[in-house]
Amino acid sequence: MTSLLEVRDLSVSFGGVKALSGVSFDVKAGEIFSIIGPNGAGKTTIFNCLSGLYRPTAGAIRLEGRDLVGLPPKDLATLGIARTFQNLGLFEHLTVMENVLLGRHHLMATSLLGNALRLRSTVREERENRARVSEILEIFSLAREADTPIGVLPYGVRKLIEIARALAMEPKLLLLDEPVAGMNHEETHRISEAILDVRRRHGTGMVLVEHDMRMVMTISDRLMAIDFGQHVATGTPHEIQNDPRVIEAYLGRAA
Ligand SMILES: Nc1ncnc2c1ncn2[C@@H]1O[C@H](COP(=O)(O)OP(=O)(O)OP(=O)(O)O)[C@@H](O)[C@H]1O
Repeated sequence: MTSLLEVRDLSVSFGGVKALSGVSFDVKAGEIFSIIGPNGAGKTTIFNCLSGLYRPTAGAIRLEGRDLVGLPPKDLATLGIARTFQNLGLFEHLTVMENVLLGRHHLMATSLLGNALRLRSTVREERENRARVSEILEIFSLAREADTPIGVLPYGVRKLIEIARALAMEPKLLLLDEPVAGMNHEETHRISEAILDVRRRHGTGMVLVEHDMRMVMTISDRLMAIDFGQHVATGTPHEIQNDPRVIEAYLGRAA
């Protein structure tokens, strides 16, 4: 089976600093794949390459066999890569429904003129988009908050909404950047369940960067550990937890 995502020998340098040196990994369709490593290991740099914010110095990135290197973020979004950010990028004065609808922006065909004239096709499209978003809000148990402005909701709920918005793009691959940073135990559990539910219902492949080891070990199918921009090990949570190289490079030092 071909991989959903193939990353080969990815290298990134900033001036003299080698942020990544020849990192390779695959993500299969419907797989939850996590990248772990100490601060400064290169995790965010990988995400920034995958979402088109950085151009790698060398290496290949392929989605379903198609080369992505050099494409701008908006083209990557159209091809099926969505991401969340460590810092929320939501519109505080808009409602939950409106924020998540914005995630579908690139899927909407109607023009501004169509909107102004309230054409029948525009009205139908809007109804369909709202129905899709309602389904997504259902997965995240957010249906009751659909008409609530984001600004009044707690941080943990906003984080869920950000994931819902990325999912509204109907991506093939969802990149989740520290989805449970700053969350309490209950919120972490809610987000973990939502992520697993998304995979169950939509079969979306996901790449996760997260420092919460318990969460990562619970929901990942496989993980890759990196250190100083280099690959350390890839395997199941059980394999990674018991790999002496990982314990040495990461877990031993993280405490
Ligand atoms: N835009 C940049 N310019 C210069 N150096 C950078 C840039 N982005 C990252 N780096 C360097 O690349 C290395 C990897 O950083 P990166 O942010 O990818 O690590 P990380 O694993 O995501 O860390 P954290 O867990 O703290 O978020 C670090 O040495 C960092 O200082």
